[in-house]
Amino acid sequence: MSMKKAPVSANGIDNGTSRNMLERCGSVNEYFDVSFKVMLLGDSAVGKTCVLVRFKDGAFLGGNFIATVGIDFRNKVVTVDNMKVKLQIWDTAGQERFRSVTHAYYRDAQALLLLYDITRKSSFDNIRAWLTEIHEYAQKDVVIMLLGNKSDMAAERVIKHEEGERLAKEYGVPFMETSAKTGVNVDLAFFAIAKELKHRAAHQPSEPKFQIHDYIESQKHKSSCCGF
Ligand SMILES: Nc1nc2c(ncn2[C@@H]2O[C@H](COP(=O)(O)OP(=O)(O)OP(=O)(O)O)[C@@H](O)[C@H]2O)c(=O)[nH]1
Repeated sequence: MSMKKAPVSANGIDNGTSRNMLERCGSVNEYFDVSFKVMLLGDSAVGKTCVLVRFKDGAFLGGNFIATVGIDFRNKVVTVDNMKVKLQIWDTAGQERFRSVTHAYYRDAQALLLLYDITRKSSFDNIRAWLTEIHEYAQKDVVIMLLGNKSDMAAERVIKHEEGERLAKEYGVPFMETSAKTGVNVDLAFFAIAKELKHRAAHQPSEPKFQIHDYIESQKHKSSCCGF
């Protein structure tokens, strides 16, 4: 089933009929302790939908590219330090014509995954513009993570790992390269976000503060599927 074929209204917003809501939420009654909204942002075709499908279903959406229309979401419950954390992940359309639709959703998001494609320079150059939009429309304390996607495409790479790292450092946000195709670092990105949000929501003063940068560095290069 392609998420991109979900029915949308004339203004591009998913109508969320009860049937497709049930289908896309999977086990809607799955138990959770705490729930957060996460948004995927970035230029069209950087791989937002594929990253989400990799995380949600463990599969790669290869084949013909079908651009997202408006906005759509998927839920996934992950366990963080014995707590069930539901991530409601909003997949936005990267195309310019849907920007006004997606802006309306920024305010509710607790975390934003901002993607570029390591094989397409324009998608990297546009990251600064995306960050300007984020600062304009999102909550002040929103968690932001920069992802350089399609790391499997080594031969076509035009953006070096260090360039991504440098940009992320400039904005003080965590960074990693991912591949929706091979799964590298995809689970880690979402788990790091879930951990950060869970710690913010349920932090005991006696506990040390969660350090997302250190956590990511310690987990990189480990298995992409489990054990966070
Ligand atoms: N090799 C490779 N291809 C990828 C990867 N991620 C996505 N793709 C391909 O890139 C194209 C675009 O992927 P999408 O996930 O649809 O891109 P998107 O960012 O959701 O695009 P919009 O919906 O227009 O915003 C598709 O043809 C995917 O198969 C990846 O990690 N590696």
